[in-house]
Amino acid sequence: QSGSVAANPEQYDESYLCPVQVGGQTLNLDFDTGSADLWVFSTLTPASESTGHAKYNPKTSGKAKSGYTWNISYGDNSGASGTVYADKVVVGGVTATSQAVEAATSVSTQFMQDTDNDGLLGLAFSTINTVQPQQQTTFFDTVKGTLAKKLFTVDLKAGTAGTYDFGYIDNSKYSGTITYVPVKTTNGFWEFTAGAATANNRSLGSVGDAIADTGTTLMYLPTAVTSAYYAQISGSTNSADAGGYIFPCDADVPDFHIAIGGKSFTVPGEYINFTPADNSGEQCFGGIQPNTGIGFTILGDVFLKAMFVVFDQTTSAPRLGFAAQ
Ligand SMILES: O=C(CCCl)NNC1=[NH+]CCN1
Repeated sequence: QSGSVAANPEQYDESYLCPVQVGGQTLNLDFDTGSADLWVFSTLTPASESTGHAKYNPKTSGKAKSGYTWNISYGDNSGASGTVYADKVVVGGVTATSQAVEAATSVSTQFMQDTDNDGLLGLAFSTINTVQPQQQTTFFDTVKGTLAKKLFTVDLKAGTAGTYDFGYIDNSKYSGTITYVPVKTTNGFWEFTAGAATANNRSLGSVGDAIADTGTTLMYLPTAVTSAYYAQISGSTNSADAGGYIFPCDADVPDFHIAIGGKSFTVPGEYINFTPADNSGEQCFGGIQPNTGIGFTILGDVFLKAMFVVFDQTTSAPRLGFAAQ
């Protein structure tokens, strides 16, 4: 089988939500290549934490996995926990007849407050799924064997709907050729080695080991690369108050170029002029921030929405394919 689902941006492209049928109920989920749990707001989530969210009701067709629990925390210190059911999950027409659906009994404030978001669908490697006593497979791993090709593609866009495709590569969605690089799976992420970064034809240094993460909004880069980038923007400053680098909203924000697999890819400066940093709209928050304290360099949505990316498990050596949109 194969299929395609829309990835609808929230305000400022903070995250992208995709309609998914869970036990016949449609929920809007954040597809996250940086984690491996499919969890949903549910009728088991306290009303005080789930107002405004669509909720999965396991009573309809869910089969309780008795004694199974899950508890996840993300790079941004958000998190959730709960119990586990098996139910039918359909994404863009691709059907998992029995998928582990993790029903939330508790969610952190970030999730409680984002009422567009009804849960997450993890697309990292199942080795980091948090279900106990028995780890469960991601939606992709559950259906992989039934897909025309064991791959999915990610085509996020700036300020408009993109797509996640499962089982095929739509050649109309990218320009030029797809450049493939090997993936290191030991941490459970789609982790690869990126190369030299430049802006305004100046070297910013090498980005190095990085993860392709649709569940993270911004790009979190090595501090040396980040500070060299903002040295090119007059008036920029790393503000503890704002929580990162900000600059005047009318600044000239340079394109960011990064080498991957020997090819150069461009993130337009306008994607890096990310959001107003305060209510005056005078200072803007940067789409590139330092990776301090995260433990990984993360190429999140600001990067991904300039690219067409193939998450490929067609062979025993997973790989990532990058093309310009
Ligand atoms: O947790 C991470 C970073 C892994 Cl190093 N990405 N995925 C995600 N989902 C919700 C917030 N962030």
